[in-house]
Amino acid sequence: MPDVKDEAILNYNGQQLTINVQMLNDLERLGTGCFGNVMLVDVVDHPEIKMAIKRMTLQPKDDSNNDFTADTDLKTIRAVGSQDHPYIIKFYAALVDTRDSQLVICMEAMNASLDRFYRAMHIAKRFEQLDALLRRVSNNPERLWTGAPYGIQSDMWALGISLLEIASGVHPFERLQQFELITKIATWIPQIPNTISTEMSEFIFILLKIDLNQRPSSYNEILEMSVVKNVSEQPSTEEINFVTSILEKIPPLDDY
Ligand SMILES: Nc1ncnc2c1ncn2[C@@H]1O[C@H](COP(=O)(O)OP(=O)(O)OP(=O)(O)O)[C@@H](O)[C@H]1O
Repeated sequence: MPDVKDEAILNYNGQQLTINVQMLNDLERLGTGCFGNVMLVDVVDHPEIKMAIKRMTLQPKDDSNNDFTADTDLKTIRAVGSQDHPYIIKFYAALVDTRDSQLVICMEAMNASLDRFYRAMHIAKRFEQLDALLRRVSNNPERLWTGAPYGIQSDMWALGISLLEIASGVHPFERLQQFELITKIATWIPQIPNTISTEMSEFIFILLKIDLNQRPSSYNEILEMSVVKNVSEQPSTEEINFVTSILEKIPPLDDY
């Protein structure tokens, strides 16, 4: 990434400003991915500038794949986010934090992400279309699947954890330290909320089998299961009304 420096020109809704990482103030955690937190930030002396920043550590001693992933992520967001499309988040700038050896990607902050959606759904206690939502997530799994190098059965686990998190409102291992997790997982029985159907609960149980050989071993296997099969391309009016009503409950990011 030869063109990424510790300073960059930020293009923000017609404004141009030279920024560096010291000028970014963390306001809120927007979400967590494989590489760390995505934060909502503003810029020193420019509280009107709000953006999401994703930090990715470069050249860690134990994982040389990170540089490749950071490079790919940056290329993708730059390519798709540089056009002014209303449904695609905008790319603003990329910086290097030399102190922590991190790539910092500055982009438009989304009001609605899947995490914010299911949190608003749980606050509002509205679950009438939860099964339909989980079916859609399972039927469009590229959003959640990690793919190689861990293998398909790890993706099944990841899908199961994500479905459980959406259905229950919290990540099942949220407050556990790594060593506690290792002990707990050996005897773990997922607590599936009763807001979803028995068929969907059984599906989540299959994805979350401790013995990975008991999990589905191909993507087609789950796409052929009646619980996720035949998800209509066009959502029903009930689904649309449900999603719209939850989106309306998501607090705007400008509240910060
Ligand atoms: N631009 C954004 N605006 C608002 N929230 C965001 C934005 N980008 C990411 N998030 C939130 O942060 C979470 C983590 O994003 P991130 O890109 O790190 O994870 P990811 O999609 O799993 O990718 P990766 O595999 O690179 O970690 C997302 O699931 C989303 O909730």
